[in-house]
Amino acid sequence: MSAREEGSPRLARVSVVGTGSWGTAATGLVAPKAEKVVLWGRSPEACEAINRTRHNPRHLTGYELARNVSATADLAEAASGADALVLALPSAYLRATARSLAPYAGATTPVLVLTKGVEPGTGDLMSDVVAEELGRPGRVAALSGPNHAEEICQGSYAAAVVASAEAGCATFFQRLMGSHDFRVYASADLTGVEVSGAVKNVVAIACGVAAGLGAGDNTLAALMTRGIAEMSRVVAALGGDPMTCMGLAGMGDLVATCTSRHSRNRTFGEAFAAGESLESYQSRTHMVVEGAAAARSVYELAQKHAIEAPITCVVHAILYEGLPLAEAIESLLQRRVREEFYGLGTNE
Ligand SMILES: NC(=O)C1=CN([C@@H]2O[C@H](COP(=O)(O)OP(=O)(O)OC[C@H]3O[C@@H](n4cnc5c(N)ncnc54)[C@H](OP(=O)(O)O)[C@@H]3O)[C@@H](O)[C@H]2O)C=CC1
Ligand SMILES: O=C(CO)COP(=O)(O)O
Repeated sequence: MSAREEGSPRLARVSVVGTGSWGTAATGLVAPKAEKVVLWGRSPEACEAINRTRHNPRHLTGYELARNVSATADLAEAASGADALVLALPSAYLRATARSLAPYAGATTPVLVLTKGVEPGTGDLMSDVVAEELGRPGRVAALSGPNHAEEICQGSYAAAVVASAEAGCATFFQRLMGSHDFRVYASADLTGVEVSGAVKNVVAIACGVAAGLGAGDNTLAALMTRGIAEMSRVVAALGGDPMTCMGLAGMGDLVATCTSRHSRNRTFGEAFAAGESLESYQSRTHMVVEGAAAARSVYELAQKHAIEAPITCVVHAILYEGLPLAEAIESLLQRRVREEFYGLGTNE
């Protein structure tokens, strides 16, 4: 254990909920800080295989789980007695799983949300969803940043930000998740951190589509930069701090996701440009494209709060309204050219 890790809490039992890529990689971050890590997955067969082989049979199959990690498909067994809960589920399953978890989660147990998204229909942030289901919003934090699971489990240096309405909760998870190799910064701007994580996935789909259609680096850089401007408007309209968009959850994750070969959002965009549907991509890869869900929820927020969100509107239109790609591009190019940072309260 490094000097940085020595000051960290050593907990008896931490539960990681979700055996997808991020839940699997997150066990490696938590394992040095806990006597026992219990990983919950929906599939009893996958959990049995994890316990027998110490490898997840579906996600990051080459990654060897730490010796103190065990898996179970029983939520009661996973959550009971946990000193901390780490939720790494796709946004579509977060509320239902948190609801099922509620009877077993301790009333004051700190909860960290790794899910990136905004709930369609309610517009709730992922931390709101969890707080509604488990209670005590102050013990809920969200971690976000440029953190492709494939690289995290290789120990590649990375950084993230953890945000909570209560500073003590952010600090608790900063120390639980952070290490010499994984630098975790703290923030009080839960809205900014979570909204940034949702919007960047939508922009990554746009970049993937553009790349799939042959766009060059200039085009992709323009999309990313206008994506941050759009992200900032959404964050500001929802009461967050636009400066957060310049940080790890904003620019950091936007760049990683829009450019990485590991990104499902970016590669889905490329596949979509080549004619593949969302359903086909997700069932072929067994992975979630959160930007497709976020295109709905961020679009709804933009309508509700009258936020200009042209990239989100175009991604929504090509995914759900059948807008041809050529028309989508044209609709972005024909927009009025304005002040660079309009909509942020300084130069409307
Ligand atoms: N992957 C990454 O690098 C990162 C992901 N995230 C975020 O983490 C969250 C989880 O994504 P990730 O770990 O990548 O997931 P993956 O895309 O790797 O896997 C999808 C997960 O969804 C589960 N699942 C599918 N259908 C259901 C269902 N009906 N009920 C419950 N679970 C279901 C799958 O279970 P099964 O394994 O049994 O098929 C699997 O665990 C997302 O919000 C993502 O944006 C954040 C940072 C990094
Ligand atoms: O959020 C992520 C990396 O930080 C993962 O992005 P993708 O879901 O696009 O793979």
